Amino acid sequence: MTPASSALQLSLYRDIPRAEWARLARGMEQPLTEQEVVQIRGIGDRLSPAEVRDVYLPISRLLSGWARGTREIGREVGAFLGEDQPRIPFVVGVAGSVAVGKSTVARLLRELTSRWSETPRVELVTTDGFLYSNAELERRGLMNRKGFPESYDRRALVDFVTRVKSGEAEVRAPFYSHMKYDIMNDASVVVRQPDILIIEGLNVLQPPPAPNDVAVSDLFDFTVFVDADRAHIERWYIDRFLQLRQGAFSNPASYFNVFAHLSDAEAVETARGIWRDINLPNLIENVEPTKHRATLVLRKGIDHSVESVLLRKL
Ligand SMILES: Nc1ncnc2c1ncn2[C@@H]1O[C@H](COP(=O)(O)OP(=O)(O)O)[C@@H](O)[C@H]1O
Ligand SMILES: CC(C)(COP(=O)(O)O)[C@@H](O)C(=O)NCCC(=O)O
Repeated sequence: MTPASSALQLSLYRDIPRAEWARLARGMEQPLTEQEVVQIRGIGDRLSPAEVRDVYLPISRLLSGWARGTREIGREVGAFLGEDQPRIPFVVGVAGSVAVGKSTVARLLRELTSRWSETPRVELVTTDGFLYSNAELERRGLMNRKGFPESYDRRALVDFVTRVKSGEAEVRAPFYSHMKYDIMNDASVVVRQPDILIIEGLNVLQPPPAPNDVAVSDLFDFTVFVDADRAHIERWYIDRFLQLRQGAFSNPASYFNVFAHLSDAEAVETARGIWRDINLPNLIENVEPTKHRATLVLRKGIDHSVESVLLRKL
């Protein structure tokens, strides 16, 4: 992107500094107990109750109100057509790099938006379930491209969200196990007409690959991009890798068990290699270029705290 076009795209947003955004939380009741915040944290998370109140609580309020407004438009259209409108889930996409904190943001938004009376039923699906199986990735020569757009069954994902948005009572998504590093044939995630469906994944903001094609981003009602400096994200990726080495990797059933016995220096080198060869190129080529398509951009500082919120002008 040229600096000129990026400046142009930025002017599509209100840039709201954290302090100003946090003021919106005044008078809102903090809906999560400290215990609940602890449960939502990812591995090694230092997410504080203050961060939840100042940053994520106002976002959840906005999302819940946006979902109600969208439902009202649906009712309006129904009245215009003289038809009963089925209740259609409001679909939210959460995008960003590997290790930027998407899962934590998505889990927080699920918990917080479900506390508002307009949207009690909130479900969460991650797009890793739509990765091709390892056998299929091997066949396509894509084992080292996991997370790149071509490693996903894009049509299956679009089909899944289309069925949810067409009001089907029950829709199933495949399940990916991080422990097995593969799709599980005997497991799935079921979505039953929630008020809000959150779909979290690296590539959810990708445009359609061809002009006559549909992308999953065409089906979203609201999108969030979690953003931070590349150097910070690399740090977080390596730190998480080191923590997983002491935890999940030490399980003999884990695909990553081979990494459990590495020395600290070897583990850092391994994580840095995966970052450099897979996740950083994917961030640069595919993920970052979709940032300007989001409704809301969360800009994180080195300690994960959100420094500013960019909200698209309507
Ligand atoms: N708000 C936050 N505050 C502190 N640490 C965080 C926060 N969000 C994520 N992290 C940490 O950053 C790392 C990546 O987070 P995660 O949600 O797993 O990322 P992703 O889903 O984008 O790969 C984890 O180690 C997690 O504990
Ligand atoms: C499973 C992922 C592709 C993320 O998938 P997403 O839910 O974002 O679609 C990613 O976490 C991953 O495993 N990448 C492969 C490189 C690595 O091990 O870091």
